Amino acid sequence: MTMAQTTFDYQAPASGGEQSISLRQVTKRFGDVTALKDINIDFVPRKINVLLGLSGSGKSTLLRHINGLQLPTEGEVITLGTEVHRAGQKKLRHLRRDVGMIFQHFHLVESMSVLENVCTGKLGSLRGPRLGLFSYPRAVREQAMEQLARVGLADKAFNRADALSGGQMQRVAIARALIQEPQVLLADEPVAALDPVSSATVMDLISRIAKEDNLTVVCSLHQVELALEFSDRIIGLRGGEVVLDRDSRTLSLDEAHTIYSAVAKVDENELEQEASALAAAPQA
Ligand SMILES: Nc1ncnc2c1ncn2[C@@H]1O[C@H](COP(=O)(O)OP(=O)(O)OP(=O)(O)O)[C@@H](O)[C@H]1O
Repeated sequence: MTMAQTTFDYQAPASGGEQSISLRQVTKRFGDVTALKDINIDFVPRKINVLLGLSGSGKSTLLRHINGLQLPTEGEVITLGTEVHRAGQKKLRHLRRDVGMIFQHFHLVESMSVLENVCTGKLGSLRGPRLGLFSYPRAVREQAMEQLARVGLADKAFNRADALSGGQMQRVAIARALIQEPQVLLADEPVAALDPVSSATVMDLISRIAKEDNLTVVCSLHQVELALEFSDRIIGLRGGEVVLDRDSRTLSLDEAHTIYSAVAKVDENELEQEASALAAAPQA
């Protein structure tokens, strides 16, 4: 089976042993499917980490292990000092206040105003249900306006969310994550539904805010060029395994593309093998 050379040269910067997130021998199985195989990664604080890999390579599954939306079948996940693999619901809820998350399809409430959508980011630390903008404390509404201003959308605060473009919706989702004042931001293919210009705007915003707020970012992407431009570190996944782990500054575009070309070759070989096996199989 032909594979690209697997390269691991990422050197975690000296940080006095400080680690935001550690995955230790993490394996995740869904029935017969092994989505993650023996993953060992430390994410150091205040860096932008990008996960690259084809559809089905395990990127989303890895991200969801960091905040306990999914739990490992084997192994350990420690995020901001919380042992996620053995945490109960209360500890996980507490952890998720420090870990913001944004998604490919934004997950906004489209009939709500933009400002109220941002306020919902505070629900994890407020008691009781909230309905309507004025059910949120004034301080929360003010914070929401500040975050909207940071993402350049203060003038849209009172528009319905579904009146925005995709790129604007993702910026609202970023503001909603930021109002939590997280230490970690998880971004699951945040630009997959956007055009190239909006994609670059959103990645630029994530990178700028991450630096301003000292965030640790783990972001899954399909766009190699964006990954190289906006990340500190690139981790390539294939079939649930880490096949590349590099400081982005030392990685060329061609090398980054090998994550995908390797998969294409593997798939071609597998297809050929499957075709031969089918041809050789006795006909019913
Ligand atoms: N809840 C689930 N139940 C069963 N199988 C799952 C589940 N979640 C993921 N998988 C499987 O695990 C593997 C990894 O999926 P995952 O969504 O993590 O990949 P991905 O790299 O994020 O893909 P994409 O780029 O399409 O989002 C796939 O084979 C997928 O079908």
